[in-house]
Amino acid sequence: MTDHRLAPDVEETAEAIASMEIRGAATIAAGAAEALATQAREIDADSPEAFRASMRAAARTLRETRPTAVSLPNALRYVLRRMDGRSVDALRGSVTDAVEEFVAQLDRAQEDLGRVGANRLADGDTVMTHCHSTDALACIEAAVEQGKEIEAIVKETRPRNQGHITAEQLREAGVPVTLIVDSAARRYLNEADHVLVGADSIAADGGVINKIGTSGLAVNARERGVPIMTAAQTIKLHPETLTGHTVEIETRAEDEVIDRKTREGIGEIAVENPAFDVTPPRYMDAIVTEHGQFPPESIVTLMRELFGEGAAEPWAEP
Ligand SMILES: O=P(O)(O)OC[C@H]1O[C@H](OP(=O)(O)O)[C@H](O)[C@@H]1O
Repeated sequence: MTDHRLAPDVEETAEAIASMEIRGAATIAAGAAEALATQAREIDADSPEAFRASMRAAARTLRETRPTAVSLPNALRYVLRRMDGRSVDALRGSVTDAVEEFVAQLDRAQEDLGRVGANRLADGDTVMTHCHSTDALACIEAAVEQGKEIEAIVKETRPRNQGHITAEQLREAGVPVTLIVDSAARRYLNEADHVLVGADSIAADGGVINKIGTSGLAVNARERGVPIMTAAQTIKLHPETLTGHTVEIETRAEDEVIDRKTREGIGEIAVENPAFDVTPPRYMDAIVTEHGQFPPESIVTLMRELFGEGAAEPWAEP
């Protein structure tokens, strides 16, 4: 009998990622990996084939939660590729070991890239941020640890206002914060020494897929002559773009943009809510990873080195 029932925690994690209770590409990757470990620990499989099929079912459910952050499928691939053994116990152990290794790697990568990004920041810099990116914040926190005085201009980032999380976390790190509405970004670029954003996916051509509004900010930064960098650990590299695939841009519920009552007061209108956009490499100065910084156009060399085996979907078979 193949047990495809998902552990309750796996269902809960999938719902939490879909609803953005668990959000941020790195956090989503860690959450999905931990959910696979839970599934491995809790399923009652009566054969190695049943165990493997159940793990693939859990991975499929997790994969369907959000389409844009490639850290999610990269996390699932990392774990399922390391699922190995002739018995259910051996398979179970290989999954929990792989998850432990993966999550430890995420933490190390974020610390390492933070130091690389911090080296691009100077004492006294004012940094403009967009959305909430733990990879980006790792750079500012590392700069503060290096003894640099950093101030932040934080874009609120409609419609979910993840900038409020950034504002709170930077204040807690002792960084003076000025919160602005997104529309004021160009005005406050006059006071910014650096723009720092995160990424949900990095394409082979160096395109940065990140929270909606990133591309407009990058164009304005380029026009104003303000350096802009993306902080993105390599789990954000999108291997499918090596073979020409484009990255799916998630569109989210219209009521994130405008509540139903306000919308009814306006009358019959259309509402669009794309969650991400694509910044072409010409508008980005550097992609900062745990392996160092790269001009966007050369990130493909790192992508081939790390993801040369391609982007199979081990969860696809039933
Ligand atoms: O992995 P870290 O750097 O934390 O976040 C990377 C990106 O993920 C977030 O997306 P969402 O808020 O989950 O839609 C933002 O776009 C952020 O820049």
